[in-house]
Amino acid sequence: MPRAEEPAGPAVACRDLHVSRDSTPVLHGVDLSVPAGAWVSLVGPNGSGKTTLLFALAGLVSSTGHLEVEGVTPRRGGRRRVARTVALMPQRPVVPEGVTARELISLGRTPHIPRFGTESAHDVVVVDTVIDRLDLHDLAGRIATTLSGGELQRVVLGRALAQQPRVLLLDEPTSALDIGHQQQVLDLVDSLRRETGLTVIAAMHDLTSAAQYGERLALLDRGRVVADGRPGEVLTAERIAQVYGARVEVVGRTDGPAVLPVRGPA
Ligand SMILES: Nc1ncnc2c1ncn2[C@@H]1O[C@H](COP(=O)(O)OP(=O)(O)OP(=O)(O)O)[C@@H](O)[C@H]1O
Repeated sequence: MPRAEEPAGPAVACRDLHVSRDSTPVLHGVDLSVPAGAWVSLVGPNGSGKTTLLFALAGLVSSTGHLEVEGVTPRRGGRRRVARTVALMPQRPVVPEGVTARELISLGRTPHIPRFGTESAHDVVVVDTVIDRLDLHDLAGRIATTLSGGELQRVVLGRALAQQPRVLLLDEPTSALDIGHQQQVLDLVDSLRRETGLTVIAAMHDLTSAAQYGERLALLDRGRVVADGRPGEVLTAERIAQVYGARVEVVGRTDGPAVLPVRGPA
């Protein structure tokens, strides 16, 4: 269902964003504007700054320049308010010892539960719905640290969805998933986006999936956005060779360009 009131401006706006990690400059003046309800895929080689940009949007690292997420400045918006606005599914989740998958998903409700309050019937319904939609019934009672990499990845997505954010940040959401679960998870996020007007920003290495699900791609290289546009505009064999040093063939398809690696001479 579309949201009743859409904000006037973009859901995410950064201009001339600079971020340093441990005093090393990592992002060098990033501009990115994402309309509410859009899916933008962040692509780029290892170390190009995708995670750092997601961290800045989630308020996990400081930045200079202009940064607004749904009208909130993440580092200054107050932790609970920011957590109700933006959820990050991290690439390397920290999982507390001894908690079940269901308890881990329920942690997503924390910013919605009043201070000193307890989980309400509504919180339980939200968690049940997430478990249903991600088909996690068989895993819900398992201790989270015993799950396989792919199982844990789906549970950690569940925690981010239980947070019911307006902006969902995904860092390599399908890196540990088999091809069937990759499609299931990306289709589910896309349906939620269409149903609720969720804004999705997803860092993805698989350029074909990035193009299938993102209506726009932002290509990062060494801390800068070097291309931003429709998948077919951004993903050319020449640009991929230049930025990634990769040999590929780009095949035009109705669901977006498919990027095929091409083996070089032996
Ligand atoms: N805490 C840190 N201290 C110093 N440098 C860091 C720190 N965290 C990240 N970096 C550096 O910042 C750069 C960008 O890292 P980032 O994790 O944002 O890249 P990425 O595009 O997400 O990479 P990948 O595709 O490999 O996950 C890299 O050179 C990385 O080594």
